[in-house]
Amino acid sequence: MSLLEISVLPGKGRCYIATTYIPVGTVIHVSEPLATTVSQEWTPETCLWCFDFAYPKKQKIKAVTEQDKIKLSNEWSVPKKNLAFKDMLFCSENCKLNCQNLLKSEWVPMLAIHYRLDCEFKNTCNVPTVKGPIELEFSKWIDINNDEALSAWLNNAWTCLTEDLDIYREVQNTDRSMCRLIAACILRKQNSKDYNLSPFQDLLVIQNNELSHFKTHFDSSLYPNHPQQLPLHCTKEVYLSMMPDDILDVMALYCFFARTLTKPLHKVPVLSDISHELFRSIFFRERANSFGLWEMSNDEVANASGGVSDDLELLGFGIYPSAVYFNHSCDANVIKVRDGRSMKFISRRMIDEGEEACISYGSVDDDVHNRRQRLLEHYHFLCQCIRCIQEDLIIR
Ligand SMILES: C[S@@+](CC[C@H](N)C(=O)[O-])C[C@H]1O[C@@H](n2cnc3c(N)ncnc32)[C@H](O)[C@@H]1O
Repeated sequence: MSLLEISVLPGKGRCYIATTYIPVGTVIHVSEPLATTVSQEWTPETCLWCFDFAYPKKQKIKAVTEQDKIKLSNEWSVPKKNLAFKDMLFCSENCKLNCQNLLKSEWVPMLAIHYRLDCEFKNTCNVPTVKGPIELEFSKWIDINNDEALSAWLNNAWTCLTEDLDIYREVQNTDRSMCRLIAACILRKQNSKDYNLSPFQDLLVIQNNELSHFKTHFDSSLYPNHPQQLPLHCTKEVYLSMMPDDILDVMALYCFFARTLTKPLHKVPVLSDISHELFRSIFFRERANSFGLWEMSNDEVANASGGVSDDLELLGFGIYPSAVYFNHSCDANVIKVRDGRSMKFISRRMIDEGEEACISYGSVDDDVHNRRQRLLEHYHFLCQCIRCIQEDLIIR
């Protein structure tokens, strides 16, 4: 019997509730990732499969053997010396085999994605965009709190602004890791008929944070007579002028992603069907829903705080569909501990039948005001955990 069931709580959405009394120290859930990515800065030191960390050494097992290189070089018409795959390393042959077994027919397309991203990363440039209100009369406006209207507006804006894939911004190392994660999800979608485990559909049940993301970054003072409103029929120039920088960065990332993975490059396979709708549906689910994969510590104290402390490195991140129902609490009754690429959730005190099982989304050492502020900025929600509600009542 599962120790948890999905329920819904007012003000918090879906959540995990204990189906029975759970003693302290119980492993209440183990989650496997739909896709993971290694942080670019830790690529030679981190195992692509189990996230073993070998700093200051490199991981030893290469993703492609000399024989594989000869084959790929012939198939892709790329000189063998260019097929280094320096960032794709494993700690053991076993991890490499596990990775290939999971990916099956996605393994070679995944190599192509890494190769393409590495080639294009060297060629990126930075073009600023113009911002500010446009002196035009608009006849119709929509309310940004009308989710349906805002969704349609954003969809039109994305189509209009990204149709030529010509928004350019500086692409960072973190963007490269994100591109690999999104591409891995798209490959899963394309090949999902091959899998019984973690099909792409699981990703779509995760809360999509696109609208809350837009609302957080939108400058509602741009048209003072129409606060919290957007003009309905926009030109490219208008969309561009009012799009928050943070969203333009995502659009630029999409343009980079689509250009890089679809353009002709010798005979290197392309990633097909990359619409902005699909990219966004993954990007804005990953935001605030993926889990960081941190360096493991043997230190018991670090484990008690969820395996995270200041001197440990963020080695990568992953999407864990079955774990996204854990809401946040500033007094969490569950900790998460990484076990290779799996996430284990362990009760840190006893949990009553019917009680919500919550983890902590980061540090909870601050006062209620600062804690809530941090969660609003990073996760776009006002924390409604019992501790915040009680502390907020005291200071009022
Ligand atoms: C990882 S999801 C958790 C599952 C989510 N409730 C759902 O329905 O999909 C994180 C989201 O849950 C909600 N949430 C989580 N913890 C919360 C809390 N303490 N107070 C209010 N909302 C919370 C927020 O909307 C947040 O963006």
